[in-house]
Parts: sequence; structure tokens; C-alpha cells
Amino acid sequence: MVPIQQCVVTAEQMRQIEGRLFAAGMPVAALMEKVAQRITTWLEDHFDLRIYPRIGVVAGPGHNGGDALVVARELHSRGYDVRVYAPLAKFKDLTQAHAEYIKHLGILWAESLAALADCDLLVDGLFGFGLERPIEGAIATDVEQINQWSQPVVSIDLPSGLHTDSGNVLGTAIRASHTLCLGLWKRGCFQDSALPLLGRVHLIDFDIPWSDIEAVLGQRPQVGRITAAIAREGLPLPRLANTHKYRVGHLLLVAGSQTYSGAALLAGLGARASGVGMVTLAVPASLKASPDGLPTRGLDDSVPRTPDGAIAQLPDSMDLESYDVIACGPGLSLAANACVQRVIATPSPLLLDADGLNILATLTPIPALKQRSAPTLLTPHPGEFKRLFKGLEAPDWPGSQAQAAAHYSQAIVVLKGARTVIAHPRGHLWLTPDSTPALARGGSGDILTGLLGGLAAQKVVGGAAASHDLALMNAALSGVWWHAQAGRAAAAVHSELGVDPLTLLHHLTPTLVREMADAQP
Ligand SMILES: NC(=O)C1=CN([C@@H]2O[C@H](COP(=O)(O)OP(=O)(O)OC[C@H]3O[C@@H](n4cnc5c(N)ncnc54)[C@H](O)[C@@H]3O)[C@@H](O)[C@H]2O)[C@H](O)CC1
Ligand SMILES: [K+]
Repeated sequence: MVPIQQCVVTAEQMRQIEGRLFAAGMPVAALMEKVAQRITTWLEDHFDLRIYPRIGVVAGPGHNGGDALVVARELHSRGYDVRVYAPLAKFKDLTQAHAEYIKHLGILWAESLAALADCDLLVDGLFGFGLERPIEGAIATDVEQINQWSQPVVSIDLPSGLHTDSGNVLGTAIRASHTLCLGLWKRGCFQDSALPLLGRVHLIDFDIPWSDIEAVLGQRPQVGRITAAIAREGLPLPRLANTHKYRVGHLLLVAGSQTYSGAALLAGLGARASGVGMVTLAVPASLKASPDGLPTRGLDDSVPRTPDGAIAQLPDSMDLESYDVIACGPGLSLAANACVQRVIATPSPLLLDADGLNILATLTPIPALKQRSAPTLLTPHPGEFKRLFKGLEAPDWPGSQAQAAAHYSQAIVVLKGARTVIAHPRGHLWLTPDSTPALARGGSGDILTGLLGGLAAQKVVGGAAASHDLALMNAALSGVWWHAQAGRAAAAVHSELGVDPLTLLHHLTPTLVREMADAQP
């Protein structure tokens, strides 16, 4: 059984799951009642009656509106001063019944949105996963008015106006301060276009039986949300009490040039934060004297250099197979072609990033990757993705793009974005639950490369070749999640503008310590 927090559905999948519950005998009205009770309790816990006495509820014609009306009734019975506004006169039957009872109770039924202007909190129950077409006309005007007001807005299921799957705005959409996703996470909650409108997201569980989820999503759902538990499981912890540095991974990091020296350093520091036993940083001799005490292997001056001062070729004397994992790319510049070709030809687990990917794009990338006998992890941002996988950016969302690219290249693809997605060649897709725009900054990605490489080396070391693919996947899940959580922790202290790469680095270890402590029983 997969934990509920890990499941992500489309509108159609949710409809199918809901349909199974109803077919099995769960009355529609009873389910709405149960869901709305949980929403009401959540609201009461987060918006105290003494501070938020007046609550405005905006209800639509469908069952999202029905949920909202039950919430209105329950808030009224718990002592809140509730006002309801329903911009459409026609309701589905169950919603209509709740509307009549609301009026019978004497709850204020407003004729216009203006009556809700001085409410302390608004509940948005206009549309949920049944939104079929763009919001237009008078309702669009109402939505825009709500967005101009300053009180918090809690959206039921989704901010009204967002498409459940694509996260795109249909016409116009509510800008929520909180979104209470009902039952299962909806795919739209992970889309870049939806992020500015969702506010903080919470799942309201209503005990959907696993058998019904499994019947629709399968025993191992193809799409998963990375939970803290998944991320912790993938970390190389705990260590054996009698281990030593060569048993906890040796990473070769091929990075840097005269022009881009910072990238190599940040990737090296990211690797160091991963706890990996050994990092060999293959950098041009000019970068050898690294600040911050990082052990580097500066290749001597006899090694040919590119015009940018990157390593043009790794020395023949270097045994690349002796490392557990090779990570290659940050700050290499585009001329380090031969160097990248050599690491690709080495039968070791490989992570390619930045110029490693840009150089790969100039080769015949897919055959080059498919010929590899060891697993590959690619970490493109959307620009690198486009160069590498021309045409595969067409599917409607980054998840499908990454899945298509992973299938096509037979590599694990970490497509970086506001919510990074991770796709495995066998089809599984993982979504990052939360992150921060503070990470939108040069250097964040270099740190991620080092972190992933270091985690991967610790997972790979000592394992049979057949286990290396899983080791890389686990490293990707844990590393992407850890990096995002550290970014959030750093932003909480230093603001979204204050998370420069070194600040991010300083938050990696404390974040790990906190997350591991949270896992203690
Ligand atoms: N997840 C669950 O199992 C449960 C969900 N609940 C809630 O039900 C909604 C989905 O309800 P549904 O009636 O199918 O759809 P909506 O309420 O989102 O709205 C459909 C309604 O609106 C009309 N419509 C659609 N688009 C527009 C538009 N642009 N302009 C005007 N009118 C439009 C459409 O014709 C329908 O009449 C889900 O999100 C949950 O909130 C259950 O209550 C509990 C179980
Ligand atoms: K809504």
C-alpha cells in the first residue's frame, strides 16, 4: 500500500476513484458531509473565531459549491458570522438542497459579492475538478474582485479557475492563500503555472480505501509525490559503525574552467555536504588551490587545456573506472568535448550536468547514452532540456516531457524547475512537493550536482552493477528533496533574496539533522 501523501491524480482518475466509492454504496451526500466536516475543522484550527469572526463563502453550482455550503453551515453552528454568495442561480440537486437549508437557518445569503468585502476570511468553493471551460463574464469579474481584496482566501480542492491537470488558468482564477486539496493530490498542484495561485497547499484526507486507489492508479502508481519518508529512505544512512572512507563512496567530479571557476567549487562543496567519503575534483591546474579547504586534484599544466581554460582531455593515466560515480559538467565550457566523450565511454555510473549536457547535445546524444553499460543521470534545466531533447518539450507538462526523455534516452532525467520532476526510463515519475523561488539563482544547480553525485557514490559503493540504477534513482529523489528543503530553511532565515549559494550550503547539514530528528519515533 502506498501512503496517501505520495499519490497524485488527474481529474479523470479522481472521478473514477470517486465513482467507485459511490458504486460501492457510499452515498454522495455522506461523502460531501464527511469532507466538509474535515475542511471545517481545518479552518477552525487555522483561523480562530476570535481573530476571524466573519467568514465569506463563495459557492459555485457543482459539488465544490456543495462542499462550500456544508462548510458554511458548520462554521455557522460553531459560532462564526457566515455570509454566503453564489453567483450562479442554478445548482446541482445536492448543492441546491444545501442552499435551501442555509437560507432556512437564516445565514446571510448575499445578492452581490460586495456584501463579503469586510469578511476576515473567504472560502472559495466556486469550482473544483469539474471546471470545464474558461470562467467568463460576471463570475470572472467577481474572481478578479476577490483577488484585489486583502483577506486570506482558502480554496476548496483547487483555486477556482485552475485546470486540475495542467494547472493552467482557464479565463481567470482565484489567488488563494491556502489550497485544501481533497482526498488525493491533484496534478495541477505541481505545475509552474499554478504555483503563484495555490498559496500553501494541504491535503484533506477523507479515508479513500486503498483498494479503490489501486484499482485506478495501479499497485505502484506511475506518478508519485516525494515525501520526507521516501527521501529519508534513499539517504546513505545509517553508516556501519566500522566503515572507513573508501567504503562510503569516491566521487570524481570533472568541472570548472578558467572562465567558470565558481561552478567547480560549488559542486565540490555540494559533494562535501553529501558526506561522501572521497571527492576527487578534476579541475584545471589553475583552480587547484581551492579556498575553503576542499581537497582537489588539479591536473598538472601538461594536461591540454581548452581556450576557456577547461581540461581538454583527462590524462590517460587516470583510471576513471576506479571511482564509484563520475559527475561531469559544471563550468566546463563548451570546448571540453573530448573530456565529456571519455566519461560517457567509461562504464561507470555517470551524472551529466550543465556543459556536460550542452556538449552531449552537440554529439549524437541518444545513441551515445544508449550504448552506456552503466546508468546515467541527467540534470537539465528547461534550456538544456530543449537543446538535448529537441521536440520532446511538446507534451503538456514537465512530467510528461521528463518521462518521454527518460524513455528515449534510457537515462534518469531530473528536469529542474520551480518544482523539479524526476523520471526513470521504466516510466516512473516523481514530483517535488515544495521548494522556494530563493533557489532561482546561479550556483544552486552546481551545488545540486555535487550533492547528487556524492549521494550516488555512497549508494553505489560496494553494490553489484545491477543495483547501480536504483542507487542513482534514490540519490536523485533524496538529493532533490534535501536541496529544496535546505533552500526553504535558508529562505526562512535569510529571505528569498538572501539565499546565495554559500548560504544554501550552510543550511544543508542542519536541514538533514532536523529532518532525521523528525523521523525519530
Ligand atoms: N474528490 C472527491 O471525491 C469529492 C469531491 N467533491 C467535490 O466535488 C467537486 C467536483 O464537483 P463537480 O460537481 O463535478 O464539479 P465542480 O463543482 O467543480 O463544478 C462543476 C459545475 O460547474 C459548471 N461549470 C464548469 N465550468 C464552468 C464555468 N467556467 N463557468 C460556469 N459554470 C461552469 C459545470 O457545468 C458544473 O455544473 C470537487 O472538486 C470537490 O470539491 C465532493 O464533495 C466530495 C468528494
Ligand atoms: K475551489
